[in-house]
Amino acid sequence: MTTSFEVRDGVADESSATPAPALAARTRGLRKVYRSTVAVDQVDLDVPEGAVLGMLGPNGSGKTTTIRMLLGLVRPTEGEVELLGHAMPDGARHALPDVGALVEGPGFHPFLSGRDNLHRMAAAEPRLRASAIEQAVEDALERVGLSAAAHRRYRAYSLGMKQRLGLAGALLVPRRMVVLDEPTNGLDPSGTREIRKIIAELHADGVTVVVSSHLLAEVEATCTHVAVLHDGTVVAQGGLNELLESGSPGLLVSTPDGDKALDALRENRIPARLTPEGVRADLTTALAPKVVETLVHAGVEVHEVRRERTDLEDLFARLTQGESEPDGLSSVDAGGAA
Ligand SMILES: Nc1ncnc2c1ncn2[C@@H]1O[C@H](COP(=O)(O)OP(=O)(O)OP(=O)(O)O)[C@@H](O)[C@H]1O
Repeated sequence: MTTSFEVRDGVADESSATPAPALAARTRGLRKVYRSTVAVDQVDLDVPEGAVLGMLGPNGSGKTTTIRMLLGLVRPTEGEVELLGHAMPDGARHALPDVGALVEGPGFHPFLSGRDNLHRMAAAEPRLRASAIEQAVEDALERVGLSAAAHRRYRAYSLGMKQRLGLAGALLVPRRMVVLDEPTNGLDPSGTREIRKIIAELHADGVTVVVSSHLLAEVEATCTHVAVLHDGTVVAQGGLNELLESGSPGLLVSTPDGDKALDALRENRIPARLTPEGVRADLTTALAPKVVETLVHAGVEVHEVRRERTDLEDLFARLTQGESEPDGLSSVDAGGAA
């Protein structure tokens, strides 16, 4: 599961022999300038193969521009993009047949029905035989819950139905990677749940998913990895669990000897308090191994030790509201939990 992570200032330093994961996509030094607007700046993004990477960021932080550069829809001002091993945008012809994408303005025809629009898209899929198109279209419509409305003209679709049709287009053929820009935009709660289910199915099939979202709870529920963007730069990226654990400098110790543990820690100048989950030792002044050593030395029975997690909302607020960065986030690497 965990490959490695490291937290700055020596608060913790853990690693395993697991090699770095293969990357489905990576960018280096990516920059996009529109006239006087720097939309994306110095973005080094790693998307591990098989990950569900949530791209989070406030409005205008550069998520869509980054996604468009990943897909070769926008040419970077500077920097490199590699998608499924191909340099973009020049390698688009080789990479894109394996990539399903839901991006704004997929160019559906307003006077054609949803089904006919999908037929047009399917006809342009290089990996789809003509004889397989009919079935592929019906399967994709079914998967996104649009079969009943498939005969209606696109221009009569609600925003949520347009999103579903775009998603159906991304899922017309099996993909190695699926990129979804704000897929739950305009969807009602049941539509949002369906998207979550589809993402989970893609993940179970080993497909790499990149999904941008404003919905932190969605990202926390569906993603294995997160990249947080702010003002066009990546301010944190890595495995979701590692990010949430490293954002909170607390160690939770489960023990039947709570008072004894508190005494031992405080005698050693490690701030600690009792919580419903156990004894919480503060890690801003002490390393995790030092806490454990202190407890064991004092004869405290320790049942379990784990890092306290922050929630994604707190982490996001700290990273994107101009407060100082919590210890370690910038040095968390992308090889986190699967
Ligand atoms: N085609 C364009 N021409 C000029 N400026 C652009 C263009 N596309 C994006 N920008 C600017 O680049 C910045 C980043 O925009 P981008 O759409 O990538 O952000 P975002 O994180 O996807 O935002 P949102 O969450 O609102 O969709 C913004 O300041 C935006 O106004």
